[in-house]
Amino acid sequence: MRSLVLVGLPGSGKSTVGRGLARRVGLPFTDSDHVIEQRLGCSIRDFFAREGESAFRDLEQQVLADLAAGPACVLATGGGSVLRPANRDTLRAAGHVVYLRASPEELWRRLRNDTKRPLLQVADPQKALRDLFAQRDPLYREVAEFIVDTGRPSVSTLVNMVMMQLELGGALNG
Ligand SMILES: Nc1ncnc2c1ncn2[C@@H]1O[C@H](COP(=O)(O)OP(=O)(O)OP(=O)(O)O)[C@@H](O)[C@H]1O
Ligand SMILES: O=C(O)C1=C[C@@H](O)[C@@H](O)[C@H](O)C1
Ligand SMILES: [Mg+2]
Repeated sequence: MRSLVLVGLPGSGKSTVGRGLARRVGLPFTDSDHVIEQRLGCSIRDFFAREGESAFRDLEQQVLADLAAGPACVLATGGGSVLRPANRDTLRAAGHVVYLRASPEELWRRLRNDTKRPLLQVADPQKALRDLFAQRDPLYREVAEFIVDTGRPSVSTLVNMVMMQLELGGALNG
């Protein structure tokens, strides 16, 4: 079976839905942000603050290429992993790409108390989410084979919804 690759904005549920999905399909779960942090030996947040976004994107590109070349898994990607065209090619080559879609308003409800996500540590995080959505929604759509709207359902329902789409699309056979 090929990898299942989850893309979406911060808070869209890639890590939480991804873990449930991995259990269901019997693949290991990998979070590219965690792999990056292991390589760095520090948090993404600290690295961002110290070295800037471009250095982070270079490392992210390398890690995504390495993971795509590795064994099949359910891969939760960083929210900005679709920004570089090379990464979009890498993700599509790695497996079936699923976009977990959520509105900026829904994401704000989930993340309003969060302090870990560097792109939201700004004066107006709600505007930041709206801007990220406007910039990235077309890129997530471009890379994705499947799009799942995550606005209302619980995490366990979402796992079922993703499974259903994958099954109907023949993605669970290879
Ligand atoms: N469908 C949902 N309904 C309600 N809460 C959700 C849903 N999906 C995720 N959450 C919650 O939103 C928060 C963010 O989810 P999660 O960490 O899985 O997002 P993510 O896409 O991995 O974000 P990041 O890109 O920053 O790693 C968590 O507290 C999670 O429990
Ligand atoms: O949306 C983004 O650009 C990011 C999301 C996180 O998953 C991390 O990959 C990092 O904080 C950057
Ligand atoms: Mg995550």
